[in-house]
Amino acid sequence: MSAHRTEKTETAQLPHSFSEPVTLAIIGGTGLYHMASLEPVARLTVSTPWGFPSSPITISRTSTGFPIAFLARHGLHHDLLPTDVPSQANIAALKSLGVKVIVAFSAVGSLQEHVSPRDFVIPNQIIDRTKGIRPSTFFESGFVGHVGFGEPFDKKLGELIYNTCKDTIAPQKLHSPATEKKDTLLICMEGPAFSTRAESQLYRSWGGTVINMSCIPESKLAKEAEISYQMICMATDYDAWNVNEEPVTVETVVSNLKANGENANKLATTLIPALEKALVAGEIGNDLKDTSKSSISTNPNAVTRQLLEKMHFLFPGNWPAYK
Ligand SMILES: CSC[C@H]1O[C@H](OP(=O)(O)O)[C@H](O)[C@@H]1O
Ligand SMILES: Nc1ncnc2[nH]cnc12
Repeated sequence: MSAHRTEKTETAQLPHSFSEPVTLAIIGGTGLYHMASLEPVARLTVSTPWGFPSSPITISRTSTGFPIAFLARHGLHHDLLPTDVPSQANIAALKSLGVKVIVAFSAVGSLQEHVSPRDFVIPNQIIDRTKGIRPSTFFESGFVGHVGFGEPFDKKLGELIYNTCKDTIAPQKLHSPATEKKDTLLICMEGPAFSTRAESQLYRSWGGTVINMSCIPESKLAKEAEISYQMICMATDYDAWNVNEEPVTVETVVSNLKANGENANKLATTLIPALEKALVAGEIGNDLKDTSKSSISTNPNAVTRQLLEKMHFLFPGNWPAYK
């Protein structure tokens, strides 16, 4: 895929550890395998109770020294199917570094005429059309919890991203609840094959704005891990709903990927300082604190040592003493 580029420092020996907390992370999707504006200072291989993440996590610093983590969702060489992305490990690994805010990029199909390929969409709602075959929770039998998912994205973070993006992106190319005056609805399908025309038309009848294969379970796991999460969608195609056009193929997607990757990198140069400022001021990243704790149904005294150990990876010191 032409969008694959190597980091300047890829061959250089980078430290495999980083001792400071990293509060901001970017997850790159299709066509975004590193952030061109960021120079890595460390490359971490993080082992979690849910396995290894999709890729090593690179840590970079802004001009003020603020650290940022970057993770490639499908691996550095895009060798993971959407179904096989190890989202539990990805989110758990970022959480273990201290991450409080994740901005996730995704290549999406447009379900609306006015959302053109190469436009940006900030979604605020999701309909889950995955097939229940992806591990989608940190909870399990023996340690049962139910977090709220009514607002799958962090509203404050979404608004901050919108307010920053609107100064860099032409108004007609940026779509958010503020511009649409209604929900911006992201449909998440299983894949890897794209939708049929009938499915695509069904999603339009539901009010779908865009479609991808990757916001579930990533967004759900971020919520369980108490991490503020917002996806930034970059349209690459018109999916399959338009009877006057050929349904989406990977060729269509790829033809817009390079531009989208470049646009995402451009956007990041203004977005990252804004996120840094808001994080340092404590304005974002704290709203979900302790929400998981209060979502537990299982009697704490009945939880086994093994399960508590897993939970302590996500929330060190936050759970009751071992049985
Ligand atoms: C190559 S087109 C389908 C692929 O693109 C999107 O990936 P991502 O969300 O990681 O940018 C979509 O979700 C599919 O996985
Ligand atoms: N049409 C589409 N459907 C699902 N995921 C996509 N990613 C990019 N285009 C897509």
